[in-house]
Amino acid sequence: MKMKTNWKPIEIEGNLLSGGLEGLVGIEECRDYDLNDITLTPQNNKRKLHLEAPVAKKKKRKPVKQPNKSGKHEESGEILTPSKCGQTNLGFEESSKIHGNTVDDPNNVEAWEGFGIPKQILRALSELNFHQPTPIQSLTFPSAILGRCDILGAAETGSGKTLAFGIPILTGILKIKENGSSAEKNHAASDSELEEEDLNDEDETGCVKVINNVEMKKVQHTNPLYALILTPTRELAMQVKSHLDAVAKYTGIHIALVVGGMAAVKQERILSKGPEIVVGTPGRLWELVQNGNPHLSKINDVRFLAIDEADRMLESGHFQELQEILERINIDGTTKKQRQNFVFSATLTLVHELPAHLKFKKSRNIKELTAPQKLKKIVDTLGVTSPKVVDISEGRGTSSTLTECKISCTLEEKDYYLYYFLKRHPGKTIIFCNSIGCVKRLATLLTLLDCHPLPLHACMAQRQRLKNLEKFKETENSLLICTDVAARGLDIPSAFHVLHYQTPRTSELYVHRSGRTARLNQDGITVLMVSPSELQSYLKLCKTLGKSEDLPIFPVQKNYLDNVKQRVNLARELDHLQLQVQKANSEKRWYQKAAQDMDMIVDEDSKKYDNEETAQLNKVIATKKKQLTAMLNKPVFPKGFSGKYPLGPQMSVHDVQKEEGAIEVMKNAIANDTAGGKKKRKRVPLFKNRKSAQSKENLGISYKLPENLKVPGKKGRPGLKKKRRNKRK
Ligand SMILES: Nc1ncnc2c1ncn2[C@@H]1O[C@H](COP(=O)(O)OP(=O)(O)OP(=O)(O)O)[C@@H](O)[C@H]1O
Repeated sequence: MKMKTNWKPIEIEGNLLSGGLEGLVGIEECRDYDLNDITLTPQNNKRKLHLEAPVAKKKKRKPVKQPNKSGKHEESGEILTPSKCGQTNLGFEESSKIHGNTVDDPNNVEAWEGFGIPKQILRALSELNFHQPTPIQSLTFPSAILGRCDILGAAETGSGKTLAFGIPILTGILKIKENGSSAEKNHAASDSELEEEDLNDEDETGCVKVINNVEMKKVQHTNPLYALILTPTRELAMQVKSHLDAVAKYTGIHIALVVGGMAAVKQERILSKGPEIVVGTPGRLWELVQNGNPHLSKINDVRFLAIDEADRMLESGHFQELQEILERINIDGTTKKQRQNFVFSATLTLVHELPAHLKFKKSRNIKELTAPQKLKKIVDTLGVTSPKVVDISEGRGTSSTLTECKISCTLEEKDYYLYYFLKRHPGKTIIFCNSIGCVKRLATLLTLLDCHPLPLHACMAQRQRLKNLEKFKETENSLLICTDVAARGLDIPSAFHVLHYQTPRTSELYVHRSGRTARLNQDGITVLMVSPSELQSYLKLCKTLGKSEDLPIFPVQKNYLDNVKQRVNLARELDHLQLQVQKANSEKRWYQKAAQDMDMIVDEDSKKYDNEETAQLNKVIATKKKQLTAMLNKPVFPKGFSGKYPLGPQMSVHDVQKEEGAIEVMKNAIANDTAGGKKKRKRVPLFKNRKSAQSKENLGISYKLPENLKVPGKKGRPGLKKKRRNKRK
């Protein structure tokens, strides 16, 4: 009988772990089994205890047959572009057919052949209905799989970068196993032990689990760790694992997840099974390495290293643990040479102009990096030599199917426009904020307005973070309010709208936030809410992203904003009152506790006064809540609301009334502008005499911004001089 059970670690008091049972590292109990459901068999009646496995002795692996000494193809350091390298064979004898890799079910996988992808992977791709590689994949595979080159890859968000490095890694591991050094043969043998243990795990229904330490020793000792994949956030690591699991389905390759915010004991148990690939965030991974985890002690020997969202991961001052990991895996020159590295991001080659105040302080020795210099910095940090650069990001990073626009309004009006958008254009929507405080405030406000928002930020418990993300994915027309913790990498199908409630702090963040929609050539819209105080950041962003014109304005029917304002204002008032009550209650608790601690008696009159005050506030809250509920029960847009927007010459009234979706509304507005309709809105050029910022010397490599492109810096900020003068006076 197979049964899924939920095992939880038990806290052990006293010296049971240190004394008594040698090798015991933990005990887990099963919390959710149904006794009526269990038929006891000798197998599921088994009780297991976690026994510590000894640290595996470091064993030098026998060299595996490689194309050349370093295990990599000679031809590297070249930039691949679509014209230079499509689905070409780089002269290698290998191909899926030569390897005998004809797929059992050739259904729709011909386009994947010729790259040397093994049949087990092709079978999974066929099942996933991935009919052909995406451009970044077909440009990466020849050099990565056939040439075994290190890859620096940049392509727009949602273009399939995960599999662009995932498939070469899985293929590489299968090849190493196939070439079969004796160590790998042992590994294959222990694989069956692993699978057996997996099955046993599922069958366990006892209350305490004992892991056989002899088995564990064997597995840890023999199973190599082939690949390490690092991501900046936990959610992204989970997603990468699940994407790779789907493709590795028939390979027998095991992938483990090592991220913070989850029980380390459980992760150690999974690692004890000797997975070939570990996907994780640098913090927890380094913690386990430092704690002497036996499987992770092999990271020095990994044959594949992938760093997703690499520009963020390698930013100086961030992810100190990543630097430690890199130092550790680069210690041994031979293994470093054998390792194949993958560095990917949508904004890998995005460069910034120095802010005006730094530009003129030459003494500081701060220089503006060009795209090749930025890549070189990454390459040096990683210790990679002559990688292939596959850059099809075109200096933008965002998808060509993304519709970009903005709403200009005051800070005060942002809530009105936000609520208007959500009500007027239902659809799966992500709202990005710059701070946790802003996420919390909006979550409360939109809950009061019955929009059912799901918050996501770094100060939430990991379980709740995952729960909210899962709920957002599964529910139709759901709403996620998050900080930039969700900006990079998350793949949420049918998320159509991205709203930047606050202008993002960097252009990279704008690209990644916006990239949560319009994935894999689907339609999507990104709306930037810009208040006057954010104008400077907005201009900088446009400049870095090579936008010469102002973003088009998202059409809003302003005459219906009154209704919206009434609701939002009432909800704000309620929020304010609720906060007052909360504050009063917590002050009261603090005061009572302090009095108790000091053996003081609180005056009854003051107690009574406090209670009356709170009761009064609660009464007002109840009345306001009723008012708001009554308001929310009526439609926001009154009868006869046509949803009409200015018409273009080719559009009929019928067309406009039909199209309520935000993307269509915006597309029509843009078409209307460019077609020169009656009510043509002017698109303002942002910068004077601006040349195309996207002109590049090499595709995706050099982005030269014109000299005369000036964003108002401190000097140019209107009113600043005046203020200073006044101050001096
Ligand atoms: N060849 C393919 N055919 C169809 N779908 C694919 C293919 N490759 C990847 N996908 C799917 O495309 C989606 C986007 O892929 P992925 O998340 O790897 O994009 P990405 O480029 O890494 O995005 P980001 O820059 O936002 O991290 C995923 O759902 C993935 O499963």
